[in-house]
Amino acid sequence: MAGITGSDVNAVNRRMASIAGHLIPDQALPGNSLALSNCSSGLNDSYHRVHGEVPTHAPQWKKCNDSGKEFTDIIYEKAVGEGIAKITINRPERRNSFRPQTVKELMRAFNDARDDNTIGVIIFTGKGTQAFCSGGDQSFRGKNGYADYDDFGRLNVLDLQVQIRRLPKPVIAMVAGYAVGGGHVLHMVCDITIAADNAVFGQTGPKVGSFDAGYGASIMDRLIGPKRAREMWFMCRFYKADEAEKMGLVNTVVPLEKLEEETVKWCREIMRNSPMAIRVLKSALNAIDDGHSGLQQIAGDGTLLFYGTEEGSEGKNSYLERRKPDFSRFPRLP
Ligand SMILES: CC(C)(COP(=O)(O)OP(=O)(O)OC[C@H]1O[C@@H](n2cnc3c(N)ncnc32)[C@H](O)[C@@H]1OP(=O)(O)O)[C@@H](O)C(=O)NCCC(=O)NCCSC(=O)c1cc(O)c2ccccc2c1O
Repeated sequence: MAGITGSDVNAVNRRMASIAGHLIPDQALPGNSLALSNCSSGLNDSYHRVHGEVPTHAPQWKKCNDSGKEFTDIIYEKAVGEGIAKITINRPERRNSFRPQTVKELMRAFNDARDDNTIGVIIFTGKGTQAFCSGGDQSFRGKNGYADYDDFGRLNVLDLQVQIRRLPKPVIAMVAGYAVGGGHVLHMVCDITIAADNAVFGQTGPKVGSFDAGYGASIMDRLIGPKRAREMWFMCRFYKADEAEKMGLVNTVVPLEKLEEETVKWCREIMRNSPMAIRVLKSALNAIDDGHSGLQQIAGDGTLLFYGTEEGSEGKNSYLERRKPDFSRFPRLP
């Protein structure tokens, strides 16, 4: 049997991209009025008519605020006409470690990107080239978690992890420099990780008196296997980008100066494909690991699709019209 060469695979990928581009409807969706900052990206419909190679031009980023207020710990942007949002932790002087305020802002931005129906994919990154995120800011750590203005502790990054897992759009971690401690867990809960060649990955918990025994342990076990996961957590070693790629922690490694270009390319490729198919696939890929919550997510997708059918509408209409529902015309499919 003839082997498939790299160029054959590329040709197939190009063909698939071209077919996907053709299938996406030309009509742009309106921006969702729930978006927190009136900062809808809008979808450029001519983009969806593009066939063949994914465009490589730099996106035009538009800054979003927090319902009129500036974010302090993050930067939130949308690429004009592309359906891509970018959320950046903006504490480079602390290696993009997070305090409770950072996590609160991240959650508001992720929520906005979820609710904005012009957005199809979200990039999550850290400001500068030295760190994606170095975990919880240890100077805010108290007896009951990380405390800031309210002066009581919390581990609200756990809510952010869940939010990223449940968000029905792909989240891509774009990692330059350190992704360590709670920052390493954050890249692991993202759907895809694109690493720069200067990226460094590792857990530090047992060194600094902490541990993430939730997603931090279970997803790592899934990604790199039980032996490697034990090594990473028990020894707190750091791993360079190329080792991380071999271990299955990241999808690809690119030169630092190409990091955003490559990440945007991946986003554009995803944006050519069916949003509903991607939504259901993300739920499905998380379902077993997320137990009942995973089932709830994929079951919700089932209900969402059912509401759009005539059969689903017959139930609602009969109730509103105060008559008995007539489901007799709907097939009992094999
Ligand atoms: C990330 C580093 C390896 C970088 O080293 P480098 O030499 O490049 O830089 P510096 O060490 O000089 O750092 C510059 C500057 O930033 C400050 N800084 C960096 N990281 C943090 C941090 N996490 N907290 C506070 N401050 C930080 C550093 O002090 C310097 O400040 P100066 O004033 O001196 O200029 C290296 O910095 C490093 O190892 N950092 C610590 C990494 C770490 O241990 N992170 C915390 C792990 S625990 C955690 O993240 C965590 C959070 C949660 O919310 C959880 C919730 C639930 C369960 C578990 C959780 C959890 O484990």
